[in-house]
Amino acid sequence: MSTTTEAPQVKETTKTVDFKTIIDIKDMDLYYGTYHALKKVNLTIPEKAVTAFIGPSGCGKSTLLRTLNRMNDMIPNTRIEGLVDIAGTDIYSNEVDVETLRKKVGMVFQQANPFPKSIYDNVAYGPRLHGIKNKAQLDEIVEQSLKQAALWNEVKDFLKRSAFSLSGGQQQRLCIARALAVNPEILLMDEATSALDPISTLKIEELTQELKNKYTIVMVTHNMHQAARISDQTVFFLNGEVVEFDQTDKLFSNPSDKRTEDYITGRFG
Ligand SMILES: Nc1ncnc2c1ncn2[C@@H]1O[C@H](COP(=O)(O)OP(=O)(O)OP(=O)(O)O)[C@@H](O)[C@H]1O
Repeated sequence: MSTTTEAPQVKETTKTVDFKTIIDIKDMDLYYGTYHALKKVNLTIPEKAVTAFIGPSGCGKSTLLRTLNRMNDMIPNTRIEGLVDIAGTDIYSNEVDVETLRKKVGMVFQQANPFPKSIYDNVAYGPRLHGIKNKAQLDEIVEQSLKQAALWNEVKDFLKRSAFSLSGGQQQRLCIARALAVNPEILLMDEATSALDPISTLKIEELTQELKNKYTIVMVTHNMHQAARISDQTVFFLNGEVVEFDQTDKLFSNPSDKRTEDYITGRFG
């Protein structure tokens, strides 16, 4: 019995070793004013996989996620030290254009935030901003993005309707389509399902399994069951530090650190 449960874990481990690192964080510290929110973070995130950040409220999950597309630039008095390298580029170097970075590293938030525009115009917004004007080309991008976000069949006959006419779950998939429309490499999801009903949540969870064939997904979740269900790697944070980073199977079944074990067995947090 124990042999059969262990066998797939070994296979998974072998597979993960083959993954190429796309995000490499070295000795990274982040301060909000004098508050030291992230402490000496060292982390490698593999491409074309789902990596989940878990940990108790206030441990720094969202802060770390925001550093990956420099959303923290918008927060006054934030200071960052160390290296955040994405696909070979130090994203905090002076030469980096933040708009180009955010095109490459898209983000989906806890609350779906479609623009007050039609479904079509929400998805076409990014491509238009990046200079695509040709109608046929835009039509193609909108269709492909909505298909990838598993929304096309539900909206294809109503593309000119307001995005606000959609349900919460559909709006969140529209936001995913909007992020995909500019052809990112990485998709950051900050508790993207926590405001959704179970069926919409399941749809987005299934979607992540499709999307990871093409994109790297990094997600913050409060829901450990969700992390266990859909992520390949899990990072456990506590008080601004990475306590443990491992294959999801391993981290949940045989954590190396006592603090991880205490958290996943519900002893705190
Ligand atoms: N803009 C900000 N200014 C000052 N402190 C902040 C700011 N944003 C977050 N913090 C602090 O940094 C710490 C980490 O916050 P963060 O939101 O990253 O945690 P989290 O793990 O994502 O929490 P939650 O699960 O509750 O969303 C917390 O102590 C928080 O109060």
